[in-house]
Amino acid sequence: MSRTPPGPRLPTPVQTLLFAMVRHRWLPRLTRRHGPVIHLRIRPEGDVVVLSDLDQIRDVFLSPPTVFHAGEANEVMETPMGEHSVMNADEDAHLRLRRQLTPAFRNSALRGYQRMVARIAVEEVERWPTGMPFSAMERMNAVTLEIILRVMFGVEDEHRLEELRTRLRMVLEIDPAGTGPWLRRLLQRRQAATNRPRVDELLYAEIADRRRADDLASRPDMLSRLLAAPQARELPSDAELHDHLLTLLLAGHETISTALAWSFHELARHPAALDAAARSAAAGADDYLEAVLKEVLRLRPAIVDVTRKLTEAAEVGGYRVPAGWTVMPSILLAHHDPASHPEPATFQPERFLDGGPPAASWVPFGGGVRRCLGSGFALQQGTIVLREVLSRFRVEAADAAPERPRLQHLTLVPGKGARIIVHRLPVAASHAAAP
Ligand code: HEM
Repeated sequence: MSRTPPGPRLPTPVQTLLFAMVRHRWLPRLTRRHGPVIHLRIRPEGDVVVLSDLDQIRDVFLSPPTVFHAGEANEVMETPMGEHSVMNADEDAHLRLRRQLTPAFRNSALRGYQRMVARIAVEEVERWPTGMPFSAMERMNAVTLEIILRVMFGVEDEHRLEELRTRLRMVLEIDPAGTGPWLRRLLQRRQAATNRPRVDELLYAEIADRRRADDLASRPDMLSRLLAAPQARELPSDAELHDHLLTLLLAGHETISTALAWSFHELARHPAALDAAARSAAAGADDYLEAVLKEVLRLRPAIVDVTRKLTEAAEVGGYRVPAGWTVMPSILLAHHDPASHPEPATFQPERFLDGGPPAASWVPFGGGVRRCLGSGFALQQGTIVLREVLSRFRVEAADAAPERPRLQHLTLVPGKGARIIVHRLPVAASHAAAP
């Protein structure tokens, strides 16, 4: 067995820069040249083995979490999410924190959030300007932040929620991977650091109030779900609960807003798909809308790769990889494999109708014991927002040329913010899908 996978011979700082700024363009080129397993040297990770083959990626997802540490590999997220974040934990601690979070993501809990999500989506899209260009990314950021805030806290102290909303925007606009221009990064970090203590205070105040409530079982919000029905279940401490809230706010906001922005970008450029989606929205049928989201998450995965740090040497992709190295399944590369997804560069929601491609070939939410906890909520929320927009508006592209993807944090965002123009549909169509 060969010891080290092939890879570029560039100096570490150059590899680090290429990886941070343009890995969505650089890695496909490296794969064509070196094959499906590539060795990189980048900071702060060190030696990294990037995988693009779906079988090898599945093997990593199913490998023992005692050897493949995701929490250790996610260390960079510790400052924003907190030391008790499920993202930063491994092994027993990870399973314990994940168990604490599960009640907020059961199907019964998701059903409880539906109405709230639809109401917020309607309030937001009813304010959209018609007949003039705007950034779908900006609007989607606003709507998904509002959704996660309201779904998390329910309708509580409006005054506190308003302050939390304003300050959280400053705290959430951080760049843990450090990929933005340095001045913006510096300003964002200062803004985040200044606002963080007050955000912490507000979150602890909300937690204290909620612990005193005696009607948790009947409340549909996430925080109540995390605290309700404790039979045989260990409840999170205040510090754990605080970090759970920050983790969910961070993990559950930009990812889905990016997927929605790309959805509008693609639909505006594919008239047949737009017609099918609009018909689906008007009929209140979700299949096609969900297929749009799934295809967008395939074509432009919101998180382009995931990481695992090896606690001991392991066989990965046919190589003996030493302890301390990072293994990085590339979701982006795997989703562009023509063997699993013919014509991978084209937008075809139909792939996901009638059963769609094998589940193992679609991994936007990662896998194994670390698979995204919010995947069901993300798809539900995305489908509702698409339905509320497309049952009210005809969407068109503001610019003729498709937007190039740009890396922002771990997310591949539309280069110009997915600029669209919307035109209001006749009333009959718009009422068909009202909540
Ligand atoms: C389109 C939207 C989303 C995408 C593409 C996405 C993707 C991902 C990915 C790739 C991971 C890492 C999985 C791994 O390492 O194997 C992850 C983890 C996670 N996500 Fe999501 N996510 C989305 C939305 C959400 C939402 C809405 C929430 C919650 C409100 C959420 C909560 C989490 C949590 C808590 C984890 C950590 C799981 C663990 O470490 O055990 N995500 N997500």
